[in-house]
Amino acid sequence: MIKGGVPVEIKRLPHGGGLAMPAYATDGAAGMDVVSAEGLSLRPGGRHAVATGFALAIPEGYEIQVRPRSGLALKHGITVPNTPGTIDSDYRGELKIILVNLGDEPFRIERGDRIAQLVLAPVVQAEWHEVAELSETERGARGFGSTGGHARLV
Ligand SMILES: O=c1ccn([C@H]2C[C@H](O)[C@@H](COP(=O)(O)OP(=O)(O)OP(=O)(O)O)O2)c(=O)[nH]1
Ligand SMILES: [Mg+2]
Repeated sequence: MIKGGVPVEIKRLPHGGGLAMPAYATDGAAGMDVVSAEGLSLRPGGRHAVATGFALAIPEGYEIQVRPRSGLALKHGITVPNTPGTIDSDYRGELKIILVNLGDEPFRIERGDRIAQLVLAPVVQAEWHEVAELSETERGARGFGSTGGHARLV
């Protein structure tokens, strides 16, 4: 992990007053925990774009990925249906966390609860070079289990 930190602009929105900024819970954490700016109940099967109270300006060449928290997923079935969510560097709207309740019970989220984590990651954009024939490889077009599926390797 690169230490020192890439500067990312963050703007607190009016309804974000008093909320904790996304933060790394430990020195070696890959993700910053992000909190909810709203209180709500998610019924089983329900989903919601949860407000965070913050907007970001991610530097060009980076993205932020929105990932679920494993504790919420394991204990309550609360996860991010679009994981990893993509926050583009040119997005200036409010950061929202889409949550879905895959559990059997309604789940209550309070303002200030840590609901997901944000991972800053470098992005490389592609530039297509259209060709008539692709370079040859031993694999060729074989895939989808062609090397033996889930056969044991012991
Ligand atoms: O979990 C998410 C996913 C996206 N976004 C915001 C930031 C992102 O830059 C923008 C667009 O996201 P995405 O490209 O995933 O959605 P889309 O359905 O392709 O919408 P668009 O046509 O606006 O790109 O929405 C969030 O706030 N939270
Ligand atoms: Mg998009």
